[in-house]
Amino acid sequence: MKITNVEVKTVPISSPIRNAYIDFSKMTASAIAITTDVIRDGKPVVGYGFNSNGRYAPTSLLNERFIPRLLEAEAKDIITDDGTNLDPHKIHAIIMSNEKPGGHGERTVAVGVIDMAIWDAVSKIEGKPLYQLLAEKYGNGQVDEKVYIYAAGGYYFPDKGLKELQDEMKGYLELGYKDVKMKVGGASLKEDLHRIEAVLDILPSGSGLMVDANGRFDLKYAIEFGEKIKDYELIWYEEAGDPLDFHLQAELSKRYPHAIATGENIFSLQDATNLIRYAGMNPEKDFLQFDCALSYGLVEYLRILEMLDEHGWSSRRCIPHGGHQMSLNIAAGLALHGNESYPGVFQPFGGFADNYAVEDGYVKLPEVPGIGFEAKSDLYNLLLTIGK
Ligand SMILES: O=C([O-])CC(=O)C(=O)O
Ligand SMILES: [Mg+2]
Repeated sequence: MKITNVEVKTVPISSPIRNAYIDFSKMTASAIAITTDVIRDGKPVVGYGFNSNGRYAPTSLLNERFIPRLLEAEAKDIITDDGTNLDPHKIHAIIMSNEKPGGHGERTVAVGVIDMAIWDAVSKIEGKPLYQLLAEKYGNGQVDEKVYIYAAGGYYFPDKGLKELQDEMKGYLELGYKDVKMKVGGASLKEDLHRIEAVLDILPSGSGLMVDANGRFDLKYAIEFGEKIKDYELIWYEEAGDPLDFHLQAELSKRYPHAIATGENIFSLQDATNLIRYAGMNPEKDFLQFDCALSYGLVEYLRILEMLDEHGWSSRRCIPHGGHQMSLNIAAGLALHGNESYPGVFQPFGGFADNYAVEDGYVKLPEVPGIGFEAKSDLYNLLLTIGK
């Protein structure tokens, strides 16, 4: 078997929203289609992939380095030993050839785009949903029938007041979400505390709130903010400081008594290992948000899960950033805690299969081969335009 064609294009995922660090008005993603010569249902199998929000489209890196390496590889170097399928691990090694360690930069995003499309193709060739394949091959054989998801929103938005923020959160509850997340760090301390209280005021008992500072705070402010919010008993306090400031994280962990979450801007196994070693994260209560679609893909994510296991962390402490179907499959197949969801933003890449409503904070996955893009019509329609 072989890869017969690869097409990539840059598409907008812009939204007029702002977190504490960036606005998303010019955000883009790369979308890729990798065609094979394997025929299923009378048509060649095509694997699709894209990058997660927060980093811009790495299309030029894909075109200049990673796609040429894939297309120039000898067939035996990218397929399984029995020749029946693509091998994501071999492909990872091929496309990462002649790349020095460390630094990482935006190449982690480019590799994540290819990796997603390869896993989509691999599971389509096997004729199974990706979550099923993952549970059988890398997990304990058991699929989680439904996955915990929470609604991530509460962005800063021009002219958005407390009432609009409350209405937004009420809307998520009406959609079936139980827990909600909001941005902090993009306003004064006083204003953020009012915003948090406004949301807590409308949450029914049994629902919880997370706050996300997107890395905005220095150590002093991170601790002060933690002090102010600790009595709210939030589900977690996310990315207080710079994602690579492990000292800040460790100092905050000593003082903030509840759960902390971080990891969406940790892009490699080595950085994840350093986080676990040096940032004072607690495997009993904290959450890890590595997003494979930004960080060298699922091949790297599997290595991260192995590293976590060696350090006494359960996969159940992982709840990936990004709100996409790839991580939803990983959550269902590899026993993660759950997945993020962004109702209404980052469309059409955010969100899950059509006709699968959120119920009491959980969502089910469709029984279609691959990642399930074909079951999300707005996304699938966009993916069909790649190369056109
Ligand atoms: O606003 C963003 O960059 C997204 C984010 O942090 C999240 O989903 O946790
Ligand atoms: Mg975040």
